[in-house]
Amino acid sequence: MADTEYDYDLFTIGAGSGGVRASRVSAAHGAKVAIAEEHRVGGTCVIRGCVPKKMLVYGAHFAEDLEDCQKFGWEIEGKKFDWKTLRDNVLADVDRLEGAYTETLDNHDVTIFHERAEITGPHEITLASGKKVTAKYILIATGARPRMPECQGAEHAISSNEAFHLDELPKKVIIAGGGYIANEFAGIFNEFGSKVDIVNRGDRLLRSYDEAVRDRLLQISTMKGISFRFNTTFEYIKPCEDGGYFVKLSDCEEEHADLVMFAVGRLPNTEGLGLDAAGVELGDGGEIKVDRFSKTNVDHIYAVGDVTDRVQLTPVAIREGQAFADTVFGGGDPVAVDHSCIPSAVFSHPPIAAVGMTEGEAKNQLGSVKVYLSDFRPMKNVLAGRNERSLMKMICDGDSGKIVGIHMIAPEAPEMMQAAAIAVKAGLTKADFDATTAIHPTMAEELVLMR
Ligand SMILES: Cc1cc2nc3c(=O)[nH]c(=O)nc-3n(C[C@H](O)[C@H](O)[C@H](O)COP(=O)(O)OP(=O)(O)OC[C@H]3O[C@@H](n4cnc5c(N)ncnc54)[C@H](O)[C@@H]3O)c2cc1C
Ligand SMILES: NC(=O)c1ccc[n+]([C@@H]2O[C@H](COP(=O)([O-])OP(=O)(O)OC[C@H]3O[C@@H](n4cnc5c(N)ncnc54)[C@H](O)[C@@H]3O)[C@@H](O)[C@H]2O)c1
Repeated sequence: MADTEYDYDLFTIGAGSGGVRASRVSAAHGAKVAIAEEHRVGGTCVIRGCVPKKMLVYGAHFAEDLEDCQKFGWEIEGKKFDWKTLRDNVLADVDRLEGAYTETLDNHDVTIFHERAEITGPHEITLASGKKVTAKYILIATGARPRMPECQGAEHAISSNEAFHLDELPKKVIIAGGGYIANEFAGIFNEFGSKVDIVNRGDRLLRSYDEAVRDRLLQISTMKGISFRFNTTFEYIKPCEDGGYFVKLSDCEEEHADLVMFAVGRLPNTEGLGLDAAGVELGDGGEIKVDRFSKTNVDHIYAVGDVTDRVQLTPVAIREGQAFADTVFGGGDPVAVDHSCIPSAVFSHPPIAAVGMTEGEAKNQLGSVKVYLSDFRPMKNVLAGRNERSLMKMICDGDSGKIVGIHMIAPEAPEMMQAAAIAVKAGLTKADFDATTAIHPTMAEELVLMR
């Protein structure tokens, strides 16, 4: 396809979830494509997000399984956990995945520049090495980075980026935040035996999730030994001689922690990209403003993924990347991503998963709402003597019976939710679920047995 006026048909900045998909598919459509990556091919999800995080979640969960298995007749003598073994195995798999992503791009003849890129002219990109290239279209897929709050000594805190590389596990960790990352890492550290305190500036965890499910996570996490402080801010973090820190929070005396981690949201990577000079419009939070086809206000510049701060999830970035490639190089009608009814999960201990409206949202938006609830102790927990109850909630339009939301906190909730979300997205009703025979004995059967 290559337009001889430019070096490339497409130049993508950022080889993460969105950028890699967009580049690979554009190349498959016949475009001549180059991509720049300043860190590692694969981006946040593969290198320091979803994938290594989920492996740590698996690793952490063995702590409970090894405890519970005794009630199932197993005797485990001399069990011990070695953080460095898990860490190094996870990092090795990340290396493997980086290789696989690089290979995919290579196989599609996408040129990879392993360096930072910046827009320096309407169609010009300058690489850190000084090399300049031109492209007919530019795609910004630079993702987001951890937001580090301002407090005295904030530079002593780590973010999720560093959490994957720790030399040793902290005896005590204070985690700032109350969202996805704070709850996921609280579960991980707690299962490995660290004392975990979550400190949230606001008054609730996981704001966008249904209240009943959030309350259940708080209750179970507290039972497991995680402490929570709400409406609390950091005053200072000071290093102390033992390699740890003295931490002063707004509501209490100075205390000691071995590690402080900030997980208070992520900021779009839009600085130093030449966006001002290129005339690309940003929103109040520094995110790139785009239309439903991911086009910026500049006709040949597009943006996908976290940098647009629509929904900061990998499958969304991938869909946006795919839709961009199909729109610009696919030769058919433009494709917009449907951002409604996106299922999501928090890989806490136990995990949360949800799709659609919470009960509160449904009550605000619909005339009449019917709520079905199943509050049960999973069979495995009963035998294990684990006093941990699961919760499933189905929210329906009271008039039509259409399911508008499902919310769960249960072992394997994300696995169950992926299937349930198809039904919700397809607009099925409670009657459709009722007409489906249960698979017994499972936790998922609760979905078709709710009264
Ligand atoms: C700890 C953690 C856990 C997560 N867990 C999940 C999960 O379980 N499920 C889920 O769906 N989502 C999860 N996410 C979110 C998910 O990782 C992101 O939504 C997703 O990676 C966004 O993809 P992206 O392509 O927009 O950006 P990224 O994957 O961040 O890729 C952007 C890339 O651009 C590069 N870059 C930036 N600027 C430049 C430049 N100027 N030149 C060259 N390269 C540049 C960066 O180095 C980066 O590699 C998690 C995130 C974190 C931090
Ligand atoms: N399982 C997943 O899909 C997954 C996992 C991790 C991250 N992510 C994505 O990454 C994004 C970023 O995650 P996150 O957990 O950093 O952000 P988040 O937006 O989920 O949560 C931020 C939390 O920090 C609190 N907070 C803000 N400022 C604070 C301060 N100064 N001190 C203490 N608390 C403060 C907020 O009240 C909020 O509870 C998520 O929004 C999500 O889209 C997804």
